[in-house]
Amino acid sequence: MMLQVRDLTAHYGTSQALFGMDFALQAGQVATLLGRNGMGKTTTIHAIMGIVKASGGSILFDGQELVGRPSFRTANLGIGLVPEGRQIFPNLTLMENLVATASNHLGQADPWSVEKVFALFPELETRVGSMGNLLSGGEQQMLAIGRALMTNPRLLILDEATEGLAPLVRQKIWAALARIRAEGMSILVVDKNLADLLRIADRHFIVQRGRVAWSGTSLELQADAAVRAQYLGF
Ligand SMILES: Nc1ncnc2c1ncn2[C@@H]1O[C@H](COP(=O)(O)OP(=O)(O)OP(=O)(O)O)[C@@H](O)[C@H]1O
Repeated sequence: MMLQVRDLTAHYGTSQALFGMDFALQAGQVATLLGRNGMGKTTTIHAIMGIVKASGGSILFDGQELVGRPSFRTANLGIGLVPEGRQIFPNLTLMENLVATASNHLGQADPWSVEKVFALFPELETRVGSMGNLLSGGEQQMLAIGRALMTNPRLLILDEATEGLAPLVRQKIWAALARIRAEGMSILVVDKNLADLLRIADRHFIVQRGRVAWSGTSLELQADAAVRAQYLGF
């Protein structure tokens, strides 16, 4: 297993948000965290990235414990985050955003470059000089993905991959993720567009009140209307 989350707990002050999250992601797979708002998906991602401190449990990435590790060291191990809300630097240009955090700590062969990102998202190339805050939502999300890829991760985590984007832009994002997945990237994704996720993902974990209430393949989730109605509301 590339990522193994075991009995993970997390608190905000005295309020508990994660109650023993358990899930695993195999190398080369796409997995989702699903569930209604406030169930703990973002908290789980933040615990993996070391943004939220875990209060218990274990997060193994290629056998290395992430709990207790500062965020930059987790990133250096090869986990790239595309955060909720994109977090594009507003006063930097598109190009500056792209290279600001670029790195290749693992010494990956054929690393990501600006050219490779533009091949994945051609629309970014025409906007290189534009300030981050003047980019459209779709451009910002493509840039956030490009920026994460420029850290040469082995696991890409996307929190709300296509939130607020038009259908055509969403399809471009999914097509790009399918391409990088075909090149061997492992992906953990949170999104609300179940139809798109059923197409792209191998495995789904439904989060309910800070723990995994159901897990299964796309075929199993597609076939189980009761589970979808109970946990996802559709
Ligand atoms: N900074 C915070 N301080 C206090 N409580 C928080 C904080 N962030 C999240 N929570 C609480 O933790 C629980 C899990 O929230 P989380 O954001 O992880 O859920 P989520 O499934 O990602 O939902 P969403 O899709 O709305 O982001 C919720 O009860 C939420 O109110």
